[in-house]
Amino acid sequence: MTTSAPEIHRGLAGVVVDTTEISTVVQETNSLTYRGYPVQDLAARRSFEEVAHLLWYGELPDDGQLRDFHARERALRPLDRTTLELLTRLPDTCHPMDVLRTAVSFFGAEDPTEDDGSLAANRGKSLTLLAKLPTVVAADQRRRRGLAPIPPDPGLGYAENFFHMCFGSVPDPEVVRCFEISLTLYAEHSFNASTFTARVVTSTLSDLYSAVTAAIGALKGPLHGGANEAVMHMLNEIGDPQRAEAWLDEALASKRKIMGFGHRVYKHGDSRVPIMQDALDRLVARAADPEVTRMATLHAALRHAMISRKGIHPNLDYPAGLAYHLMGFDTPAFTPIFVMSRITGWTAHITEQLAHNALIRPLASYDGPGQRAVPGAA
Ligand SMILES: CC(=O)SCCNC(=O)CCNC(=O)[C@H](O)C(C)(C)COP(=O)(O)OP(=O)(O)OC[C@H]1O[C@@H](n2cnc3c(N)ncnc32)[C@H](O)[C@@H]1OP(=O)(O)O
Ligand SMILES: O=C([O-])CC(=O)C(=O)O
Repeated sequence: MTTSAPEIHRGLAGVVVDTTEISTVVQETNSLTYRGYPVQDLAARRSFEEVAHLLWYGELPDDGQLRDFHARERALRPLDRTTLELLTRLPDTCHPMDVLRTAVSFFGAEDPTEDDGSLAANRGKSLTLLAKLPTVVAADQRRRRGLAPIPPDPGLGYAENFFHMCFGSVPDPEVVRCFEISLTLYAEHSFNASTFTARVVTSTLSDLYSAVTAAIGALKGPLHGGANEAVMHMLNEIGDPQRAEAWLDEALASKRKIMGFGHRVYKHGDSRVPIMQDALDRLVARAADPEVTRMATLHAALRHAMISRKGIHPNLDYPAGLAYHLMGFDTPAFTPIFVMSRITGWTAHITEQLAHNALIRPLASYDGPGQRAVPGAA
């Protein structure tokens, strides 16, 4: 009797591992919905705070709920002195994602209720992280520029306050709007690698901070969230729009992955890209600056070349990377900004995993050496 070899799904490609009520990506129709609402409508009509509420509680907030959400989030933004000191002790040679990962781990170590996995406790922790992560990201970017941190302003919304803490001023509403759109688009994307990481950690009944710390590690990689930074490095490497095609041909010939292109789920283009590209185009038009126009021309030239050579379309990281650059953020802060948004999706999934938990533990097909004797063993 022969036993058939198990079917292997490397990278879990195509494997459906559980159900979720939070979002769905339908590649055939190129659509993405959060709790049933199309993401493009949420990006056009709702604030990021409303989207966070929707992801966590399943419904958009009414006026009273939104007021309460704002009040609680704004009150939680400041960092205590111990955290600020910890941040300044980290070497500025480390990546800002390391700083964020360390900060979340530290928040967990400091929280006496770290191991309380009740829904109420986890909702409180999720809001705390949402509120404090931008303060960490902004303080870290300023430290690397040799500047003191700017405390949060409770009179400002989430997106505006982040600009204030980074630069000491809030840009015009068009720029803030573009940033807020990126936060909404980045907030949630079903069982992507970092969210799945958070769910794996949660499935062992570990705590929320541990799950988020692990998710930050997964997001950092250039095949996932780290791609938004890699896009900027790549554009800088190419430099001249005239070089885009030749650079691409050489890169493809040497089997390089072109950053910001391709997607495990979408094979005909990422549903979020048209919305983000529109917002980016508005930023470019508003700047009316030859250097910005050059970058935008290069960005478009590489996109056209990649689609015509390989039929591979950009993912959200492609327009978001350049947009963050034009907003004035330092390139290493791009993936941390992604975290400030995705914390909503991660924590919604942690809550969902706990509500219907099953330990995540797949099988492997062994193809190592057959059983053999340890030298010297009887
Ligand atoms: C927010 C996000 O996380 S979105 C993703 C961000 N990541 C990136 O932009 C990194 C660049 N992209 C990639 O590496 C990939 O497209 C991934 C990892 C995102 C998805 O990859 P997978 O679903 O595993 O597809 P896979 O890597 O097997 O690609 C299938 C084929 O397309 C090619 N391909 C896919 N993406 C790219 C790319 N960006 N550059 C060059 N070739 C690519 C692969 O080389 C492969 O070709 P082959 O069949 O001839 O070997
Ligand atoms: O879904 C994925 O695999 C990656 C992605 O686009 C995201 O996490 O936003």
